[in-house]
Amino acid sequence: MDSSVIIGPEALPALAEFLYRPAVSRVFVLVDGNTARQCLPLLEPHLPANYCLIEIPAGEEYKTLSSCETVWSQLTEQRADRHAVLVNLGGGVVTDLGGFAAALYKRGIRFVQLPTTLLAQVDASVGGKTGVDFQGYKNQLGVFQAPAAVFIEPRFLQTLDPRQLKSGYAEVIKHWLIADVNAFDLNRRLGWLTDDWTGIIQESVALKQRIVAQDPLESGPRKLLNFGHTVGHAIESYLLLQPGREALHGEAVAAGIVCESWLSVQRGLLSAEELDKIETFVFSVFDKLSFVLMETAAIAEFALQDKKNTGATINCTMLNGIGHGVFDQPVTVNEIAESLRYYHRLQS
Ligand SMILES: NC(=O)c1ccc[n+]([C@@H]2O[C@H](COP(=O)([O-])OP(=O)(O)OC[C@H]3O[C@@H](n4cnc5c(N)ncnc54)[C@H](O)[C@@H]3O)[C@@H](O)[C@H]2O)c1
Ligand SMILES: O=C(O)C(=O)C[C@@H](O)[C@H](O)[C@H](O)COP(=O)(O)O
Ligand SMILES: [Zn+2]
Repeated sequence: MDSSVIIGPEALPALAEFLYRPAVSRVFVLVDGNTARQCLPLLEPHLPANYCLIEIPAGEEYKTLSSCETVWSQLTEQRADRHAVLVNLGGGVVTDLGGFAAALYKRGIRFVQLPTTLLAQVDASVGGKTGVDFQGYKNQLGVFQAPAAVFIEPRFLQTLDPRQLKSGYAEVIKHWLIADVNAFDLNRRLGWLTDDWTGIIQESVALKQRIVAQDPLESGPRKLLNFGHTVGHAIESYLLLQPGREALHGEAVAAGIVCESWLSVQRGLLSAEELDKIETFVFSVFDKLSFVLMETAAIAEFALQDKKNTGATINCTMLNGIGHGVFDQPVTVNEIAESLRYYHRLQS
């Protein structure tokens, strides 16, 4: 799952070099409605003149098989062969969906990730998890498939909405919590806004790559990267089904981080003082998500579809102290509901 990752001003020239090789028959660029307008102009000078644009609507609700059909139809109509390359220009929805669509077209064409959100630059574009949502469950259909390369240009972040920037920051906090206590401590003191996103991206990518290299297919330590997601995905999936109440992925993960840290305290793995530090940092960035107590049982049920489960056992990733993730900690649906009730009671 190890692909080369190029970060910084050299990323787009390096992409051009990759695309102009004779081994590439045709270049397809996948965008959503926003990245077509706000990101394509920066990329276009680096693309061959005969590239073909494929557009899907923006947003998690379009991370579906139906959007994949749009990609597959265009590739088919344009007679894309196995030497074509799909360039995924967008956030995590475009990079996940584009990677999945490329992996299935003619049993696999190469794709490159060109992430344009903080979330996709620090997390989604790296590590080879691709997929789409299905029947209300997050990433229910997907494959592990490494991109040919990842090209990260932090200048894309200049047009990103602050709410989206914060969403990506949740995955950065997650990385520190599972593997880097010093960075967690330093950054909670500095505060979340920075003028050095490049540094943050480089550190997060390196940390994620180290974990993925040990366990690309998530049979063990890669589950650390799923910290905050057993509860986070349950919240995100539940709210996605309720138009007008949707939470961004990172917002749901931030809530999941608080809930799963609380579960870690219940297991005796994390101290109350550490939980307090985590909550203070998380709520300095994120507002509390809103749900009522009566909904907690229904939200918790979604964890029964978590991909880390073995049979009916929900295996959660927890913290054995800040900076030390620990995976495969069994929890019940009731305990997850209890953690949501704890979150609900918190004053932010
Ligand atoms: N594969 C993985 O390892 C992995 C990791 C984390 C998250 N994810 C997935 O990533 C998805 C979330 O990704 P996301 O937060 O990037 O969401 P997203 O792709 O929906 O992008 C967020 C919004 O920002 C817009 N946008 C993108 N780049 C922009 C830019 N530069 N300027 C202005 N607008 C821009 C998009 O059009 C969209 O409206 C979720 O589906 C999640 O499951 C995958
Ligand atoms: O790369 C990983 O591994 C992760 O778990 C990163 C997560 O941030 C990401 O949201 C991932 O898509 C979750 O995967 P899933 O297997 O829980 O669907
Ligand atoms: Zn995530």
